[in-house]
Amino acid sequence: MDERRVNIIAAISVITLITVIIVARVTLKLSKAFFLIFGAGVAVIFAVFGYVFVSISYNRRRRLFESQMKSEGQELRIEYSFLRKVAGVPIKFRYKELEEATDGFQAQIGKGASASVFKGILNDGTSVAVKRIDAEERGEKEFRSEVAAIASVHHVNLVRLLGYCNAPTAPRYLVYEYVSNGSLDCWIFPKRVPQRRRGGCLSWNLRYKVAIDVAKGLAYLHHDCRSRILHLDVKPENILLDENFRALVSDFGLAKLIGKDESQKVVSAIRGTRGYLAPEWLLEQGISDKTDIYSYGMVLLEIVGGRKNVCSVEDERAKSKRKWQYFPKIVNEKVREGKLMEIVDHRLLESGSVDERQVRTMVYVAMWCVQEKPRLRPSMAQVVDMLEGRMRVEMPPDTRMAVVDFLSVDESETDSNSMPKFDFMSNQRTQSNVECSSTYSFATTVLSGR
Ligand SMILES: Nc1ncnc2c1ncn2[C@@H]1O[C@H](COP(=O)(O)OP(=O)(O)OP(=O)(O)O)[C@@H](O)[C@H]1O
Repeated sequence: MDERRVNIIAAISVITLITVIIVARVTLKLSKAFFLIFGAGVAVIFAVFGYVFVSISYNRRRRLFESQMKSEGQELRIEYSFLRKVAGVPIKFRYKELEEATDGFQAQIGKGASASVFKGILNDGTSVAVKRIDAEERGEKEFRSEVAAIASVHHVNLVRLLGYCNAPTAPRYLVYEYVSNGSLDCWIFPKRVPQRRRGGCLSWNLRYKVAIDVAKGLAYLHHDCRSRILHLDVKPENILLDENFRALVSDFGLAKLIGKDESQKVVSAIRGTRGYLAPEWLLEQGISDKTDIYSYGMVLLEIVGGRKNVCSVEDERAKSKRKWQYFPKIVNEKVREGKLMEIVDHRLLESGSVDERQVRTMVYVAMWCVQEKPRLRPSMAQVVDMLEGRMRVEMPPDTRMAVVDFLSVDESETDSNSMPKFDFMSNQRTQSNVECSSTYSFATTVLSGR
């Protein structure tokens, strides 16, 4: 019972007893009965006082103990979140905190196939990107793999996960450091949407730096982490640029952790983005770090050309028709002809600040990375060495590109944002794969080197 109530009840009881004694004195005079009532009344008054005294001192001690516990708990909580912050361990946010930070999820800064991203500011002033996992069927799996993969990694070229929120009643959220210049696609591909907020034409120097940054981020994932981490969705949309145009690899939704000694291929369902998928993955021959290297090579080609690798162009023979063009194949031809500058983004050539030697290095590295036979591709550490000039880059061998060719016969859109993501298990071959079964068997032969 609370202290105020005890005091009121005690006071009422005492007043009642005193009144009873006074009434008894008046009506019973100094009779035996009066003395009996008087004695009992005084005893009860003492008992009430005793009870009040004990309960007050008990309540005081309890309050003191509670306030001590509270302040110790608060101190512990502060220390705990400080230690987590220092150690870079992601914090668990409450849904309310994220709602406040994003002002009710008002400012959407990005949208991918499985998530929407909102800008927010935390209580301590940190700018964050709050990623809401929308795809329910893939949400849990992506959420877990993203947290597991990125929680343990710290590198200047990997986006930092600050925390997460997985309240049972709300969607799942991931909280990242905010990267102010958006994704690389907005800076290398010509603007399709004029009102797009961020973006422009990235200079050659910065493109070369971005290529090195991404290679360093991936090299760290492949070589320097406790378990090898495969990103498996390397593409311009997943490369973010900070205020100094330093590149950060993001979106670990498809990432896979494999043992360090698992140098051999691992079997995994195909789930990357069309146009960046390595042939061995498409042919269900398993994945390895070389799968990321292939996607990275594809990104390098897009950085050099300022265009998508797969796109539809006007057919010169029938103007009303459009045909599919596969940029890596064009690059392969230009490499053989020694006409590398012809594949460089025209906007860069117009500004005249392109280093021809660097173009050769970047294109050669890219063509090594997109070799169909995974064993011919360099490691990510070698890519860094080649781009930074510590390792000589030989002319890449001719490549038939037999597997990727059949991607371009698909009649769907080729904008990678609208490009559907593959998500089928190994025994569920898609229509286009079935149609291309002859290409399939030919490609399998090419890959296995028979
Ligand atoms: N930390 C960040 N800072 C700024 N913008 C971000 C950040 N993270 C994501 N974005 C923006 O949101 C977009 C979508 O994010 P993300 O690629 O992580 O979503 P997704 O649904 O996982 O995409 P995907 O289609 O690859 O599955 C990015 O292309 C980028 O423009």
